[in-house]
Amino acid sequence: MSRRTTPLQDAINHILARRDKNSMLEIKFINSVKGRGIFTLANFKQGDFVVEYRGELIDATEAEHRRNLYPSACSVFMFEFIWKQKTLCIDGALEDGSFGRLVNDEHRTPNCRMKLIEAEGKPHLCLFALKEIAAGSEITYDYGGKEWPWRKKCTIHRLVFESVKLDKCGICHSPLTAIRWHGLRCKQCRCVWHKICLQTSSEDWDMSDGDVSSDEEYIPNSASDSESSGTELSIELPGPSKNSHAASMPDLCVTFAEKEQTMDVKNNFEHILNDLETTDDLHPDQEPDSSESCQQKTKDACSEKSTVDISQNESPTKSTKLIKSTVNFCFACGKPQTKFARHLETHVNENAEVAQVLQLPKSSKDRKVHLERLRNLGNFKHNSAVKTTGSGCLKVKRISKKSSSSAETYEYCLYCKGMISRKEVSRHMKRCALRPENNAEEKLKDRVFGIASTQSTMSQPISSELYSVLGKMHKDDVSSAIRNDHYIMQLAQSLFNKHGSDRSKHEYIRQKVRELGRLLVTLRHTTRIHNMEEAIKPANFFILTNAVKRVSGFDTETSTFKAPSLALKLGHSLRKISDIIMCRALMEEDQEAIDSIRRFHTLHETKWSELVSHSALSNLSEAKYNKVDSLPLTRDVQKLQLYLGQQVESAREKLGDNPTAGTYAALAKVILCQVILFNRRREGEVARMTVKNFEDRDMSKLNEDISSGLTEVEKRLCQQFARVELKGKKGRKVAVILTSDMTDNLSLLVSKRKECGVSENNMYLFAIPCSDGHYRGQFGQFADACGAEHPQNLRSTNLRKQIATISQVMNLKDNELDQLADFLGHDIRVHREYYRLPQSTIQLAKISKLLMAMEKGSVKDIQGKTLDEIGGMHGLYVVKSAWCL
Ligand SMILES: C[S@@+](CC[C@H](N)C(=O)[O-])C[C@H]1O[C@@H](n2cnc3c(N)ncnc32)[C@H](O)[C@@H]1O
Repeated sequence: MSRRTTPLQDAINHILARRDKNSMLEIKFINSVKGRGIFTLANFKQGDFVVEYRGELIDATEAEHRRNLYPSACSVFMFEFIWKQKTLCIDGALEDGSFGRLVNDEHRTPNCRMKLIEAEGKPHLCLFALKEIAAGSEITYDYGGKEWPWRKKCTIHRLVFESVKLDKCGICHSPLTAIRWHGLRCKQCRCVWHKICLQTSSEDWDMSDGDVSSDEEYIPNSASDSESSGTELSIELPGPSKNSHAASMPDLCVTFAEKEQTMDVKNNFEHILNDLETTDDLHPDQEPDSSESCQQKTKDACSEKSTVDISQNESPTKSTKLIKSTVNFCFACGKPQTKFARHLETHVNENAEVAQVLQLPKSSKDRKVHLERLRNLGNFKHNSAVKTTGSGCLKVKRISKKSSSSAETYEYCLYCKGMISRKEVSRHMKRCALRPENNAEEKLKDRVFGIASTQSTMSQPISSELYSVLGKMHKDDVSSAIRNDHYIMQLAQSLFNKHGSDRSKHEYIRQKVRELGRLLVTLRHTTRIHNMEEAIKPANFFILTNAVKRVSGFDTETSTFKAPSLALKLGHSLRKISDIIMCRALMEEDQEAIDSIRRFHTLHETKWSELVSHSALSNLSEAKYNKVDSLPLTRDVQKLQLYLGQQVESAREKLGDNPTAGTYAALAKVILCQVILFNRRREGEVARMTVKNFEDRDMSKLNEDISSGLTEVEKRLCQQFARVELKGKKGRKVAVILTSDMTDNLSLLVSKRKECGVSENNMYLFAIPCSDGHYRGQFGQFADACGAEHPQNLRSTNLRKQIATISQVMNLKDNELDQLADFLGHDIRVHREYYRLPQSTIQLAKISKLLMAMEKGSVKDIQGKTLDEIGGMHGLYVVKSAWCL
């Protein structure tokens, strides 16, 4: 915020720009109960505008309708308030990446307050700082006077036994693992506990008789199963009787020096408490090793004296422990087991591998080796999950007495996947019982993967800039998988090295890695592959192609993909990852890895097309068959042109009279569309034009020799128009032509930047005030308002298609067509293929003449003629008579 901008103006600027203070705020995942929250990256002063609660503005009837439709998790985002005697609602249910909707409730010591602001005649909800807020604090405000579940101090815990993500137990406060785990949660206050902790503290708890759990082991004195699927129980805490909360309405006004429109805002977020439980969430565990005892085992294992707390890089707030104990994690069900071989018997009917191993004679060497392999496999899976979530206990084979007990000093054996201290791993691998025979003589290097691979000196270090680019992704399974996968991060770094300097490409980088992240999550859920390095192994090629098909929604019955382009993109990205692994292997002179990647490349080149890309490409081209023509009508285009011209005039006047962020925004948006329309340019190319591009425009006089080759009209046009060169698609140089009016208006816009709050650091010509971004050339609003017959067709892509298609009707010469294609920034091959080749109309109009002539038997009449020459009266007669037949 510039020094002269008041908080209200700052709010209005952000409202108009539809922008959050991205550089001052960030989204963080807090815990499974609270979910995400908004945290400050910089200090805010008392009274500062912090963030807008953005969403769709709807009336009370629509709000009521949506409340009935929405699941409770969505209706909690509906913020109702009264404005001009009307009840309105901002529906923030859509995950649109905005920050305001993620601010959590705090009724005792909130640091912000909600205010109603009017901008462009509409109400907006904005949060302002109630006090100084230091960087790193969570932004909170008082949601208002409802009995919010999280505010309650429960007198009766209504417990549900379910699969929860436990970050901290409500009693012992120790973290366990963020992966799903069976625990107890109160429906009322949503607190979560280890079952064992609840049991230990049971003497302090008074249990009611009526509503009890089937979970007898943990709830002493409980009666038979409750009706509610046998999974709920109520436990009464000693203390005051069940209290009710004063539903006080907070005062939502902040005092500003300037006159402003503020109103009390009543937050009517929907109650979600009672709807939270679904029967799907309830898992009474019937397995021989109950989850409680599993939990106990894990807890015991974690509390062994060899347990060491360490912090992981990715998630400094969470801790990871090393465990070395008799507990092993089952590869089939994921549960911790003390009697591993005996436990495997429970999987004998569903898992061929288990059946095979258990058939081997007891105490034979083979059986021991294979049991060890399965043990390590389960532990490896468990460790990968711990690594993914950033917290939990890593199961190691042996805790080294010599080396420090830090997770970073442990690596996996390439053969048995056991986790061993780095100092001992080479020695172990030489003797590992699972090492293949033909490797016996090979000189071993320290070839490890998983945690170790992130430390390879042959890998690129991941830059903090990349972390901040990726930090803008939603915090979910996918982003966590990305951060924890060495080779996805390496690919991200390589993309960042190429495109990072161009901020407009950051979203592209995020998209690329998210595609791979989704693939990795699918692999983790459906196979035993837990990282990209494993996925790229030739032996896993079929598994990999199946996973790609699954992510892209392949239907085996119809052989069609829901998202064929995703399948193709994944093919490219996997190839790039394999190239990165190859580079590392070449640098490390790791012949085995080099050979493995070569085999993968051969498979990719020969089999990928057969298994994935052929069908995906066919789906893509079939999707274009019989596609309704969406070319805009010329009269609609004219209406739009006229309308934009009028809008520019009035916006220009307003900006001249009253230079504010709002008037600046209005002019910037309308000129942007005007320039796109006039030039039939790609929206993004014009929108990204910089002030420097504009100022460097070609203003030189026309060269005399060149001008002699032009007609009078052409010469006049050259004098009146300016040409700006920009970076277009695939880095191609593209030009934008500006009329003298456009140049004047753009110059006015540039001259008013400072006054209207555009930051000096914002390099874009169509800059958004108080932001580092630019406006997008969105025609929608103008197309709707201009009175066009088919406003939906007035989009920049359709306008480009229109000029390209009309150019063939005009029968331009080849060189003219090439010049047009060059100006439009079309690849000439694409231009010829998609626009020059006959489209449906041209086929109907021209080829049909030939077909009709042949049908009529009048071939000799058309001898020596081109398609265009067939026609005139004779051609029409031929067509007409043929119709009559
Ligand atoms: C408007 S949303 C806020 C964003 C939410 N935390 C998320 O991750 O989507 C409101 C929801 O956040 C959670 N929440 C907000 N404030 C909370 C608090 N003080 N304690 C626990 N949960 C809270 C509740 O689940 C509530 O339904």
